[in-house]
Amino acid sequence: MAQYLDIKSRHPDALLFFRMGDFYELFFEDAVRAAEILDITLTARGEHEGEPIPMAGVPYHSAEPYLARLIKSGERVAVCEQTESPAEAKKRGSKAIVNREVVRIVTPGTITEDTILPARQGQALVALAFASGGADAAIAACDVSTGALEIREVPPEALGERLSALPVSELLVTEEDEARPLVRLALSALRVPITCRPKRAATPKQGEAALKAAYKVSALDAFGDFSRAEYSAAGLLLDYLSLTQAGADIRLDAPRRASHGQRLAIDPATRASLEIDTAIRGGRAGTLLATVDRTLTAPGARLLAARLAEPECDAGEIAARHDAVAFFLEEPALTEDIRARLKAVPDLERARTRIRLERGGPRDLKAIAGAIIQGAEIASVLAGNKTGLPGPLAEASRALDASRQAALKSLGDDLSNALAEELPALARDGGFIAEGWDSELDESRALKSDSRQVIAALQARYAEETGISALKIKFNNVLGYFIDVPARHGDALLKPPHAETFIHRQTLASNIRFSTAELSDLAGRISRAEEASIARELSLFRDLCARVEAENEAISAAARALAIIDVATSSAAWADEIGAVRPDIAAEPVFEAEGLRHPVVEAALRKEGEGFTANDLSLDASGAQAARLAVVTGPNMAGKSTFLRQACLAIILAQAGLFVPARRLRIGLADRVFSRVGASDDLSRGRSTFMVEMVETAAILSQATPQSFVILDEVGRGTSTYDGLAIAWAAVEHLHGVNKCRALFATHYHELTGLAEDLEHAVNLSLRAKEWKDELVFLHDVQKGAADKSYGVQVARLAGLPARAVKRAEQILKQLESKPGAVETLPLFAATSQAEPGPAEESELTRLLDTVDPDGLTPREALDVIYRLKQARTPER
Ligand SMILES: Nc1ncnc2c1ncn2[C@@H]1O[C@H](COP(=O)(O)OP(=O)(O)OP(=O)(O)O)[C@@H](O)[C@H]1O
Repeated sequence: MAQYLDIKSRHPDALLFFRMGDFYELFFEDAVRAAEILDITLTARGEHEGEPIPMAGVPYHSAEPYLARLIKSGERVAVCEQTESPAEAKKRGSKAIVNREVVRIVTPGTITEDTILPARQGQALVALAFASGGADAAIAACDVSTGALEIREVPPEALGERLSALPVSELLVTEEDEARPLVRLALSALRVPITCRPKRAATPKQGEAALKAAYKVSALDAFGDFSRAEYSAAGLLLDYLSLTQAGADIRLDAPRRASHGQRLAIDPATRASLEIDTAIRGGRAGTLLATVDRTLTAPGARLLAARLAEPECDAGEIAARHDAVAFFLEEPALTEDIRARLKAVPDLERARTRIRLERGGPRDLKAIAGAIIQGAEIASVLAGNKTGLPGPLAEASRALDASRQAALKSLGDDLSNALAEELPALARDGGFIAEGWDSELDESRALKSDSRQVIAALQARYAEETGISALKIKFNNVLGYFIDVPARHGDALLKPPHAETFIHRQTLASNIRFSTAELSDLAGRISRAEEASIARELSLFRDLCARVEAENEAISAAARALAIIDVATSSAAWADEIGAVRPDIAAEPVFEAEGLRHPVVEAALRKEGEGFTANDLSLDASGAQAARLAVVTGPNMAGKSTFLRQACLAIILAQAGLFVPARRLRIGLADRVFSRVGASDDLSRGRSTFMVEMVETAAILSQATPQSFVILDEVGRGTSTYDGLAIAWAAVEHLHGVNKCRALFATHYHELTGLAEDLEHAVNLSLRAKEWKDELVFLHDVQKGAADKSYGVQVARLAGLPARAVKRAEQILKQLESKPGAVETLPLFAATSQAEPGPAEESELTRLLDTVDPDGLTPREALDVIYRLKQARTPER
């Protein structure tokens, strides 16, 4: 217990998984917490200060799912292993306790286990630091499971925006920085586990030293110039990695540098409202990512998610991605061939990283071999095309090509030859090296299996010599190999002549056990052969891992190449499936769309067997070719929000490198997209609907540039009519005259259509609906000009508002329309008290009665009719 208490005292904020033989045991408060979370038995072992010690345990071999549940419920786990065998401990003295040490602290951001990590999502451990008294900020983000590291400066006010683009699984920040208002604001929208670290872990000096130590270099020039904030963020990250990996080598790829402004900026509110990768209700279903994702490998899925989360602003990079998609669209047979092969490609990025972090097993080596071999085949399929590969595919193909990557090829071949068909999860279980790969191993294995035959022969000989046919040679952990005879034959072996050969070991009720010098000698040989073969296998495993490490850069390039090919082929597959086209990238800030569709709404409608109405849209921020701002009106449910969002989504898709669902699209690259769609309460942050709406609108009006693209939907509806109209009016004027960006403004304030007529670069657009036989039909097509009517009352009827309320609304509407400004004079309480059924209600009752054939009803059906009549009579109940 002293050893436990000593180790636990160094890890007070983590649950301690204390390795004891085949179990991880938890004690005291840890045991109580773990038992509750994991729903496992809480027992007690021994006493401490006169009290029983609570204890719970999980089996070592199946610890991962338990670990996963603990991490998910917000715990951190310190894994404490035995660092020597009991035999080694015994050598130090008969009472010596096996040495134990914490080898790793598992936290949400430092997981590498395949069974715990979602395969198709990245995970980012992110460190955030400041310099110059808070004027500069930087973040260092790594994915421990793939080895990727990115360091970048971020303007403090854009922290929320940058963080929301990353799949943050854990955020590191110093206690001091966490208290900064900008950090509080950014983090309140994020809902990720936050780990506070001491200030000394985030100094520029510490960061520089940590980077040099991690990359084993004396100067960092090769990585470019880091700012003080960047050094601090890197320091904070690396210090934490070293802590959680118990000082083991940090193995990350060279840091990627990115500067703010190279990517399309999407603030958290816009990201949430456009449902790019997370639906408003949570989860992935119904998001843009889920709709366009046709990737076949986990690294491909992660790359696509990263591209959509942070589209490009670099025309060259965007064109390169489009070229790759266009290439595969023109080569359907080739695409199909490659996609069939991609299905069999394992997750090279994560397997490689687990091997590098010494957490990998034989199956990771097999995954690496499989990916290298499949990759080479994909490269040769690509080489077979006639048209010549576009840039990114040529580069990817070079990284995979067996004839160019000789070392990689030989690693793939060797790994595949070295490994057996069936592989254990852990190297220490042995049995994973194939027959014939290593002569020394084959010899020990032969000895092992020969010895078994020799034992069988020995048993037969002893049985014959003693005349005891029931004599058996058996094995257990206490005695090792022993000779077992039924008790009634025991005497014969205890007397001469056999007593000279058979040495008594144990007498049980019905059996007597013996050994012989020959059997002991044989047992020794068997155990040495077993030990030798496991030791040899482990040594071969380490050799193979070292070869993986030696080819790390080539493997990393191959992994990236496979992900790029997967994203390009799957983007082509999606474009082909839904009829998406390559967007034209223009130098001017235009948005010219013909037949544009909303990919997510269209997919949902298609599932219901319904079609989607495509629409055109022309905007030009310069005002030269078209209006820069459109005021969009139309009835509720006519499709205004859909129309607004599809324009924003088209920009995101195009700049992420995908094709767009349209007949034609030409756009000038946007520096930011802003979306303010629908009002939503954010009570967890203590803001009302209207406050949220105004904060977000303020952000848009103060930040949008002529390159930005803005959609605003029903701004101002969260307050009284006149206030709301005034705010919406001012927002339209500001966007038009100050921001001068491309903008769509949907509204129910009819007055704004007059404003759009007056402003030089504004236009009115409307979505139409038609009344047909008392029904409202939505046409979903966009026309120039303002909407004539709002049809709100009809929509309310469609939505099932009680007939009496609909009737009353119609009355009020008529009065208002005949006498604008008559709100005050409305007989507000007069009509609501009337209990007589209105004509609408009557007709509903009559209609129901008309459908009834009394003679054809069963008693049950008759009862149903009575209930329905009752319901129609009192609909609001
Ligand atoms: N272009 C379209 N083609 C076919 N169906 C459409 C189209 N646009 C919208 N819809 C359908 O109409 C529904 C309502 O669309 P949307 O929410 O965009 O309307 P809205 O005008 O913004 O309504 P409100 O003013 O009530 O917010 C969508 O869920 C979709 O099913």
